[in-house]
Amino acid sequence: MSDHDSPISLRLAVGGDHAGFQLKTLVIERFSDHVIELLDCGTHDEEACDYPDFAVEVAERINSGQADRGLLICGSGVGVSVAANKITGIRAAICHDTYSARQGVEHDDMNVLCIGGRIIGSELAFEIITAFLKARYTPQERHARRLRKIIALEEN
Ligand SMILES: O=C(CO)[C@H](O)[C@H](O)[C@H](O)COP(=O)(O)O
Repeated sequence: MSDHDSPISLRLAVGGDHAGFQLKTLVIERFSDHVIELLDCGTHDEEACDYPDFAVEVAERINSGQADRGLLICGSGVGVSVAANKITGIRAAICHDTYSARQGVEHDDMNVLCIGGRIIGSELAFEIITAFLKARYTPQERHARRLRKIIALEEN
């Protein structure tokens, strides 16, 4: 059994545009039996569409409590991360390595992982997603202090 075969107790909302569709399809096949629930927020085919719409869909699932974490996939990961970070309560980042995917959760309470379907292959994506899903926020004072400052930025 590989590391990403063990069950992960999270509900995951997944979304992306046409440029992320192929990788999103593979991710859904790979992870749907390994998380408590996987919500596919679209897009549902390769017809050209606009990535902010899917950032909103995924963010709404998290902010309404239907999902614990989100995964967004566009061409580079840039567009979805820019859009998602405009939404209150969302801490999104592009991670194309497992260290950032894990530490982004442990230190920064990152709740949305963004990846580029035109940048990395599916096996590396699976490893990164697994690192993100298995990581848990470490509530040490220095991290909590920095998070409070981020939340204050949202409130200004
Ligand atoms: O990757 C992106 C840039 O950050 C976007 O999110 C889109 O996926 C990309 O711009 C789509 O490109 P296309 O030429 O419209 O297919």
